[in-house]
Amino acid sequence: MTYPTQPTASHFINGAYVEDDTGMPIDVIYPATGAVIGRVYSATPAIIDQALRAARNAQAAWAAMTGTERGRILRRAADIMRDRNHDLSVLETYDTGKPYQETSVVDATSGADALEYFGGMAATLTGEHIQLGEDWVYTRREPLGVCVGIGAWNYPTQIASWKGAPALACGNTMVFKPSETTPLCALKVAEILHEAGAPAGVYNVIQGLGDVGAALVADDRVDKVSLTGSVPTGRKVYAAAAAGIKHVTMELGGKSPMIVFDDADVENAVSGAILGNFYSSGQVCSNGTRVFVQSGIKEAFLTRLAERLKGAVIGDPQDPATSFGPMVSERQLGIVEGYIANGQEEGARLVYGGKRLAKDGFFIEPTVFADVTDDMTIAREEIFGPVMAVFDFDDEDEVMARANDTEFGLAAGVFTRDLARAHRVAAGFQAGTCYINTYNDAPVEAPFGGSKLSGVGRENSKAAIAHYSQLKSVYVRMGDLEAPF
Ligand SMILES: NC(=O)C1=CN([C@@H]2O[C@H](COP(=O)(O)OP(=O)(O)OC[C@H]3O[C@@H](n4cnc5c(N)ncnc54)[C@H](O)[C@@H]3O)[C@@H](O)[C@H]2O)C=CC1
Repeated sequence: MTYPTQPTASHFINGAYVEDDTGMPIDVIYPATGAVIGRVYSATPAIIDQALRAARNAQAAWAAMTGTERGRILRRAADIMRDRNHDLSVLETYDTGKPYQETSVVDATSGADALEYFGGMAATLTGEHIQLGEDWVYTRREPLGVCVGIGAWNYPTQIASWKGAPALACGNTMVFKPSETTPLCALKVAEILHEAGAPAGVYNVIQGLGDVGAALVADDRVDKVSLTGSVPTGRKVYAAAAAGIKHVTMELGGKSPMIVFDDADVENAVSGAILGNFYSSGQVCSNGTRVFVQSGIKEAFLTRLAERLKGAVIGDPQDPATSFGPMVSERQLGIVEGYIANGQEEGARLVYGGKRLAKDGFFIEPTVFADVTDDMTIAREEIFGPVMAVFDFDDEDEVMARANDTEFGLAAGVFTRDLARAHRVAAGFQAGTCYINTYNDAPVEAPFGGSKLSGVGRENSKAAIAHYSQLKSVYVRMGDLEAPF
């Protein structure tokens, strides 16, 4: 491993780094240069077994600790994560190519928020008392057992923490498999949790591609699977989990609408469109990639957007001045280039960007298409890159029907100064996470997740507890028990 902050081995199992170089090698590529900066090895069946055994063996004792004790460990981990924010952010930037300007304020920060929030909540998890005349029922909130987390490559530290924190708070243990494209940062989450006092086996990380994920999902020792990934992968994982009647959380893709009404503040709407399309070079699941702009504000919006985009600083993502980095991989870059070519072929008007940069690494310009129509491929499919599609519209009913005319339902946003309309539009959106005069905020206190094909379950907030625990009802009879014979 080249960089000092990198983990020392491929897997973290039972409280320690573990290497098994008989697994398939996975090169770690720095997206800003294309250079190989490290190598991990895919988990062999023996490693998968070791991780699941460790998680299974550790679970009962972890669940037997009080919520206060478990929570203290999570909150300590949050503190360590914040103390090491710089190093973790540098590593996240190597892993993903996202600019340090972003990683230093979003990734480990958001991971620490989740650890702190669910750490604080661990001691408050209780059942309830239900009086039935003399008799009564009480409920116990119990863990599910062993949870598997499977991550996408856009937010490695955040995803590992958003899944791990509520799982552990509820008394589950976890085996987490990061995306093969970004294998490094989840190992740091495991390392920090154990340094903070998590007993061996409570949080394990193993590497691998889809086959390793599939082996974890199919294993009888696993009680719950939480996936962040694409819809096609979600379908496979959901189906495999169904075979074992396992609990699932699915955080999948999107093609979210953002509606800008004539009366919106242009500057704020442009900010929303930039945050909702170009942050993390557009590799954000909840991005508002279908921007519907009412005719009266269209020219002002496009002019200001083009001016603001000229201010993007594209380059070395480790330089704190850089505000726009490369795509995560050559493959993802190729996918984005394909969609841009497709947009031009289908008649959308390219108003900004569109070209790969003539430099090492996987850089492509922030790209804007105008005059996009609802049937174009770039209007229907998730691109997962910095490609904004701008549509025209005239009235509210029309735009609501068009905004909801998608198989996805992850997020949606509206920009307007008319408060009644803002809330009416938010209520009408078929999406799990909606924004009024802002876009892409994801605080740990608020539920996050999708409807329709974008997923099931919610991450973050009190709502996540329901997805990482189960209720047991205990009926208590106070008197004699009668029976028919
Ligand atoms: N809703 C949300 O919270 C988020 C959703 N995403 C979505 O993730 C996608 C991009 O991430 P990718 O890594 O390309 O997604 P992907 O679906 O290709 O892979 C996701 C993960 O699933 C694993 N996997 C693949 N096949 C599997 C199988 N058969 N069984 C078990 N695991 C398997 C992969 O190794 C990876 O770790 C986009 O569609 C994006 O919208 C990304 C971030 C957040």
